[in-house]
Amino acid sequence: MTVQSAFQEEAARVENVLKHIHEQLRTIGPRYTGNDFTEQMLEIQREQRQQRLEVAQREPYFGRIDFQEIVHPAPRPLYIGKAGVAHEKSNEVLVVDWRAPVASLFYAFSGGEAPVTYESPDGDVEGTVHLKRNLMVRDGKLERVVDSYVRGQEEESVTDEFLLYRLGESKDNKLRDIVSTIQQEQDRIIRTDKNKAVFIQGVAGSGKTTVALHRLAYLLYRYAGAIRAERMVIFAPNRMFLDYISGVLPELGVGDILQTTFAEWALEQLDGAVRLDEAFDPFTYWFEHQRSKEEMDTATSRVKGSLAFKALVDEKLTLTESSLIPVESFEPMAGWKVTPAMIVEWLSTDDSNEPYMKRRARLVSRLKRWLESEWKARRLTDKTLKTKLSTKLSAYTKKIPSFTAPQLYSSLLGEAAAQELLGTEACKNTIKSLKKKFILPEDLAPLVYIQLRMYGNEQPPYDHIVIDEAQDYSPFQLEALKQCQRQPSMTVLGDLQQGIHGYAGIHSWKEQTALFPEADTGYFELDRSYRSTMEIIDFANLVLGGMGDGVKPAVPVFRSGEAVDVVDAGSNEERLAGVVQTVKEWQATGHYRTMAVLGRTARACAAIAAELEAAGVPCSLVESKQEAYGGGLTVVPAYLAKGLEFDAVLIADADADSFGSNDAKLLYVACTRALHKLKLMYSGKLTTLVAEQPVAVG
Ligand SMILES: Nc1ncnc2c1ncn2[C@@H]1O[C@H](COP(=O)(O)OP(=O)(O)OP(=O)(O)O)[C@@H](O)[C@H]1O
Repeated sequence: MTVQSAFQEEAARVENVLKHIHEQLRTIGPRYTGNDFTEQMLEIQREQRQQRLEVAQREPYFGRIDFQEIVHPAPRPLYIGKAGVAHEKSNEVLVVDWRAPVASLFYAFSGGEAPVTYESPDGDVEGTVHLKRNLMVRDGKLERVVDSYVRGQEEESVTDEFLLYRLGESKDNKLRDIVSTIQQEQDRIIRTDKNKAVFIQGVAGSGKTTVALHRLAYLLYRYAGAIRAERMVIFAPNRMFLDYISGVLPELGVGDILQTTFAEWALEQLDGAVRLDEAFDPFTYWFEHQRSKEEMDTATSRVKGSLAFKALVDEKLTLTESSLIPVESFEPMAGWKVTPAMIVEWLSTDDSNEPYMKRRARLVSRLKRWLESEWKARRLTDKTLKTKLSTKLSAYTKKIPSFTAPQLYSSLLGEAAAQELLGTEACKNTIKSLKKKFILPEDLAPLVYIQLRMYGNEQPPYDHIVIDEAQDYSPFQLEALKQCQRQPSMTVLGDLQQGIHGYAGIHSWKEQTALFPEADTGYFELDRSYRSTMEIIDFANLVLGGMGDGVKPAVPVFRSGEAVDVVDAGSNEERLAGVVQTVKEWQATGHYRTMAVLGRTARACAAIAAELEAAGVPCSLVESKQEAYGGGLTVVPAYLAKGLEFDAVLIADADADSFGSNDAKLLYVACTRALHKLKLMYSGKLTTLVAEQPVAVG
């Protein structure tokens, strides 16, 4: 078949499938707004179907794979799309949902005539692939057909022309879905079983965030009925990042998933008992000045997040739990007696896994009921005596310890063991703040852990938890989150090379994977970087200078662009003028939809933004509490740009004072935000992280 006739055949099919989709949308029926429960349930299903059809209407499918099952005489074409569509009358499958088992062939197939298999609910299905084709449909019209494999034709390896085309596009202010170009190594992660804690170490731009979001969509499809979107949660570093990723799930037909930050979530669990101390901003403390590695490694925040500190908290909790059974009997009147042995007996019918405060509340009620039944049995009517007995009971139950999470935490910090681990001064300061109900971010994990262990969780357990930028999470934070699940079902993703919050996060994934049984843990590495050109990735790898952390350097996909520019801008004033000039030049090309000027500190960024504004170049200056990311031209401190990406990036202060020898990870983060264009400017001395590189410095 010629390329042209293949195109015509596919264009006709797109038209035909779209006709079916339009027809189904037309006949979907009117909205139900009544009170009948069954009708309401049907309405939810109708609404979901409508959403799926609307997605399919924009782009019915993007791929075709011709697969011949071993038991079939001929190959059968399968069209893969974001949402499955069946013929309204015959039920014939017109489009296969990308998450269906058979669709895994499309992603996993990498060429060759050898038999391939996919896992169906009834077991492995074997067969051969005859064609793998990418199709691009826009506004209902077929625009592009690219065959990456045709059986019998000699070019064996699947050249991903389609992927390169997609990566070459410029980006706007939202992360996008990648269903049409999911890569084999990403697909494997997406389709991993639900009941695992899946850890992903992925280099910058390897698609970790994107893969995690696709995995949620997959799990909801694969385990429909068993898991629910309302019982899933995504943890991201900040609100702006959540805004940036907010487009992906709706595009995949997924809604209602809680998206939050660890701090927001933990404060909610603590139900207003404490607030974050606004007077201390960790970003200002750690990033506005040069801080040594040693300072970060020994920071109190790191110790508070450690398993050694958790062990102290656990000891304290165990001790508290053991004091549920009083040592003395309760004998309000001669001959009326509850002994500790009776209490042990009462408690033995309780679930011992129930949180302490729930068991305590039940015991107190039981004692009250016992007293009432005693005075009923003895026909006691004297009100004064009754009050006296109740007062005695109150005095007795007061001896059964009762704490709020901040009280227990404060009591622990007053003890010698905690002071030895954290230092007396740090403990005293935290106790002092707790009195005013103020805490630091580092106190959230211990507090919320104590709260969940002592009081339990009012919410149903989460079906799945996603943690993005998990290299910045302490083991204690993960332990706190584990309290909210019956069995581990998590996707934990990050990059040790981007671990710029060394004062809080981990140094090795073992610190986190060790918290889960080996059989329930999956560990994956993603080495290929899809975001940036080869030139940018090669440059960024050199910035890291083989730092390692046990992580392999990023491997770029074969997408070549412009060389990275490193420019000595002269004086400080000339440098600021150079920033304005560069931005204007980039804007004039019309190539870039999103651009960013990155600076080392918030102060440096404010100066750059002022210079741009004064020159009549509007920009948005990002601050740490930013809620939304608007695209266009952004000025942002490098540490806040983590997770984001821009068509073109200008690092405006690449001098040795701004980026010292300890800042390799920070500069790496900054460089890897760029998709197509990267430029570094400096005045004075160039940072040694770049100066020692074998690259041309302009
Ligand atoms: N298979 C793919 N096909 C097309 N684009 C992809 C693919 N995988 C990743 N990308 C693109 O690469 C970019 C980086 O993806 P993403 O932000 O998910 O990576 P990340 O690993 O979380 O990055 P970082 O750690 O640097 O924040 C995005 O623009 C994403 O759309």
